[in-house]
Amino acid sequence: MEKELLYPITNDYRFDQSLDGMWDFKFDSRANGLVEGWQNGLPNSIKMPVPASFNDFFTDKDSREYTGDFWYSKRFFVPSMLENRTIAIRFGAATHRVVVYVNGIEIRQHEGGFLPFQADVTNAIRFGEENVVSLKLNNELSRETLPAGDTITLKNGKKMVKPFFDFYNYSGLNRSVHLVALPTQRITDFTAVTKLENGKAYVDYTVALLNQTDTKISVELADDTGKTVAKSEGDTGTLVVNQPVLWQVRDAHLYRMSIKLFKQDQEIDEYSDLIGLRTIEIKGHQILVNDKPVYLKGFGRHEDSIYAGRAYDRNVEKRDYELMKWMGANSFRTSHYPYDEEAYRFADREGFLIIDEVPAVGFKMAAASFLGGLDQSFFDGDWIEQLYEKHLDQIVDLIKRDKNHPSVLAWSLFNEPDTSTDSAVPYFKKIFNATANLDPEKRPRTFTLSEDDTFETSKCKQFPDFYLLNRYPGWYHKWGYEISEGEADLRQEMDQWQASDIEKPIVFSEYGADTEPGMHKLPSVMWSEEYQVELLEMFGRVFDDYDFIQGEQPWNLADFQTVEGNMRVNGNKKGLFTRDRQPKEAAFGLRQRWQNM
Ligand SMILES: CCCN1C[C@@H](O)[C@H](O)[C@@H](C(=O)O)C1
Repeated sequence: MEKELLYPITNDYRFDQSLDGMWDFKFDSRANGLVEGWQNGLPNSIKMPVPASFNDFFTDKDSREYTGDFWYSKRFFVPSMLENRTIAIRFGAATHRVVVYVNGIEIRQHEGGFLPFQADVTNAIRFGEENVVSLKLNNELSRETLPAGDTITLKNGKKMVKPFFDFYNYSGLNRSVHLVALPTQRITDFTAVTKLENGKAYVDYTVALLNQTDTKISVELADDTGKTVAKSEGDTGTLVVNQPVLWQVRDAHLYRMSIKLFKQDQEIDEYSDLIGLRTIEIKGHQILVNDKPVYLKGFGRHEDSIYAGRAYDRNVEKRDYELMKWMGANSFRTSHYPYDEEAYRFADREGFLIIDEVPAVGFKMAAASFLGGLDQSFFDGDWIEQLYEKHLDQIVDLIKRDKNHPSVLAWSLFNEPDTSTDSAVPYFKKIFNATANLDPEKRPRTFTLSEDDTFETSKCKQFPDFYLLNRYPGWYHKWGYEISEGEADLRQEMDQWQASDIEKPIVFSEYGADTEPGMHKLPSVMWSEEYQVELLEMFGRVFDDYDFIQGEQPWNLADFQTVEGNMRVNGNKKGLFTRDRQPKEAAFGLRQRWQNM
């Protein structure tokens, strides 16, 4: 659980320098880098881009599939003028775990490959000189890690991951690295929660400090013209905005919240960030934003692109937003892990709603080594206690990092866990109880229900504030000419939800068909573009017949890389767009449906 996750900024008190670029890189297959002194720098290393996954740069299989310890290292200069400040290195993510060394001294460790963490290196660096940061990463999977999987050792001695999930185990420094200098007495966090009443916005705020002695706080809110519209003092308070311009879905308006810290009337720190004035509520079968019902049109996505793998690439993000806007979308789920902070800033600006998901994926033995299947309930495993600690830790950090984004609609605490057995219930009870008050705004919490976790079979329907359903009739069962049976089964389940006393919205968070771009067949067959069109049309017909269905997010926005398998043709092809972001035929049909909604 990280203490400080504020996004790095530069101002008169704070300094932020990117350490992105080419780093030294070296595999440590014998895990003896530490013994050989790699914490002081890497001998006979190669150069590796940061941010990037290392996998797809290589031309040999052993390197691409490498599993185990591997190191990054970089020399960096710290100017003397930064003395008397806290010096830290902030990592956007390191996948999946890391030990941080500076000038040979171990600074800290971090577990969890999709959230930021900060290493305070003040006592290890040398001012006015070159320093060296060395990182020992590890990308193995296990049943007590997020995401879940196994790691095996082949007869040739090579390690190999067996993911319990359907995305490639891209590894490395997948997000940006920052060298930051911070005041020793400083702002470490803030919260801002909006209420709307009688045409005014009331922003209840809190400010957290490191070392509060003799300090005072002032807070201002400025509109997008820079005009101050509200002021307050103190570490908690309410900013009152007359005639607020609200943050609306696909019509975003942002305000800049500026916090100033004073000591004996002298300003010693300042932090500012953009917020949106809006409210979110689940009411009956509806999702309300600013008291108005919203129907979610969007996608399951992946952070995935050619060359850089899972690395955040703002060029890809820009193209994805242009595609989603072209489609008439208004939302997406960060399947199946927290995305880069920049992706949420895009959504804040564009007025998109995000279902923010932790990497609690693979908590289902039937998905073990992706459809290989192991026959037991995941929640009966002896790994559950350790898993719970890491799971809670990552929910805490996810909410701490993303709580002030107007784009965040809800928290998805699991993807497709096995909820068909009683042993799931105590685990869910612990997670939902422990996370009930983490979000100051108390946004809805949910998880995705897999095909096996239906209205009849799931033992955990009592927990979520609304439902995310992943359903694959027409693909994983009742496929091809039998799709009419698939539609009938789907309608039968929807009738059960409808006949129940459950008063919560349902969003379809996954449905789709693998589609080879350019494959055409009349009449359609599976894998043809025509079949993807027909399958999505079938789902659209069902959605239109049940008013408690309040969202549709087909799987996936774009094709993406997976492990090899006899059900994958160089990755998952359920994208409405290809991996290089060009449309398949189904994109045009779905665009027309959404334009007319
Ligand atoms: C069957 C598991 C549910 N869903 C998970 C997602 O990660 C996969 O990519 C998707 C698929 O198989 O296309 C299925």
